[in-house]
Formats: sequence, C-alpha cells, structure tokens
Amino acid sequence: MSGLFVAFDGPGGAGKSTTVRLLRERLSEEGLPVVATTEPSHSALGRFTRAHTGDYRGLSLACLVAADRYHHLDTEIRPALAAERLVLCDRYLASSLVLQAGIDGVPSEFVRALNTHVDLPDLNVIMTAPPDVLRERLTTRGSHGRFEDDPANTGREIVLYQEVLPMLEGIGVSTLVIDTSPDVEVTVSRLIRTIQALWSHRHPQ
Ligand SMILES: Nc1ncnc2c1ncn2[C@@H]1O[C@H](COP(=O)(O)OP(=O)(O)OP(=O)(O)O)[C@@H](O)[C@H]1O
Ligand SMILES: Cc1cn([C@H]2C[C@H](O)[C@@H](COP(=O)(O)O)O2)c(=O)[nH]c1=O
Repeated sequence: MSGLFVAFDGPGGAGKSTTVRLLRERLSEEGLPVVATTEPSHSALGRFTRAHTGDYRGLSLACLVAADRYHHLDTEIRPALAAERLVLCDRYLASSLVLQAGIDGVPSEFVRALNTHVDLPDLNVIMTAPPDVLRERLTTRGSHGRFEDDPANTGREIVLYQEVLPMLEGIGVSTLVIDTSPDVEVTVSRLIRTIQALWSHRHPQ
C-alpha cells in the first residue's frame, strides 16, 4: 500500500495554486492525510530556480528544474507516499514538457531523458481555460515570471498542454483535463469527488 500522487499542471493563471490550496484545506477537513507541495520546490535549489527562471533558459533551466524534481522526490514526495499520504503537487513533469520543450525549444527527447527516473503521478490534472480568461486573470493577479510576461505564450501553452496529453497517457499517466472558466468552487467540488474516489479505491475501509 502507498499513498496517492496527484499533479496539477496547466498554463499560467489556470488556477493550479488556488485549487491545490483549497483541495488541501477541504480534503484535510474530510480526514485525508494531505501533503500539498509545489515545483520548483521549497528547497534551496527550488527557491533559486523559481527566482531565476528569467536568467536561466533552455537547457540550463531544464536541468535546474529536473535536479530540483529529483531532490523534491527524495526529500518530500517519496517519503510522503511511503507514509501513505495524499500528495498534491502544483506543477510537475508536464510543466517541463510544455515550458522547457514547447516554449524554450529544448529538444523534447532531452527533457524526457532528464526526467527518465522521476516517479509518475497517479493522476495528472491539466487545468486550462480560454486565452482571454487566462490573460484577464494574469493581468489582475500579476505575472509570475517570463513565461507569463509574453501574452503570446498563453495561447501557446494551452495548445502545448493539449499536445502532451497523448505522450503522458502513453507512459502510463492518467490525465484529467479541467476547464476552470466556471467558478473555482465548481472545479474544487469536482476534484474532491475524483480524488476521494481514487483514495477510497486504493484504501478500502
Ligand atoms: N475557476 C478558477 N479556478 C482557480 N482560480 C481562479 C478561478 N477563477 C479565477 N481564478 C483566479 O485566477 C488567478 C490565478 O490563479 P492561480 O494563481 O491559482 O493560477 P496558477 O495556475 O497557479 O498560475 P501560475 O502558473 O501563474 O502560478 C487567481 O487570482 C484566482 O483567484
Ligand atoms: C515545475 C516547473 C516550473 N517551471 C517554472 C515556471 C514558472 O516560471 C515557475 C513556477 O511558478 P508558478 O507560480 O507555478 O507559475 O517555474 C518550469 O519552467 N518548468 C517546470 O517544470
């Protein structure tokens, strides 16, 4: 028996962080042993990487986020799963496939090779919304870095996340695409039902 690993990816402004925060609160209230985390992680390397996505690009940023991912797996994700926790991760492998390969132009085989030894999530939620909705949210909230500074990237990311779905499914990752245009409560309620069902299946009473 082990825990359950759910990753959340999608274009900037799709609602990943908001949703993971609300899921952590609500699922904890329901008694599930939730660990919410993020990539880049809260480690020194993760904080460095997050602070310098504008300075490091392409191959170098691909290596930084992959190194942080392996450290994150070793120090947080695998121990939590071994302790039968529910791990919710704000960004994971799909973000590298889209941002490093799709946007920065790193050969996708190289990004995949860098990530050969990462654990795959039990479910990868891909959050999305129409470009005008995302741009409006990013304008209101403010940009989190260079990928969001270029308005053209929003539409590109939406398409790229669609394009990585077959690849993720091909390596055995279950994916769930969610349009977050409706109110956040709609998204969160749906995800609570999905995650509770997966958890109950894995941990029958
Ligand atoms: N249905 C929704 N789901 C989630 N967030 C929403 C929704 N509707 C509006 N928002 C708002 O969109 C904004 C962006 O949300 P959030 O920061 O969670 O996105 P994100 O995907 O984590 O973005 P980034 O990739 O830039 O970190 C927030 O201000 C949030 O309140
Ligand atoms: C996991 C991951 C992250 N990044 C970049 C993308 C953003 O610039 C930051 C994360 O910040 P956000 O608030 O979650 O948008 O890190 C990346 O380039 N590749 C990755 O795999």
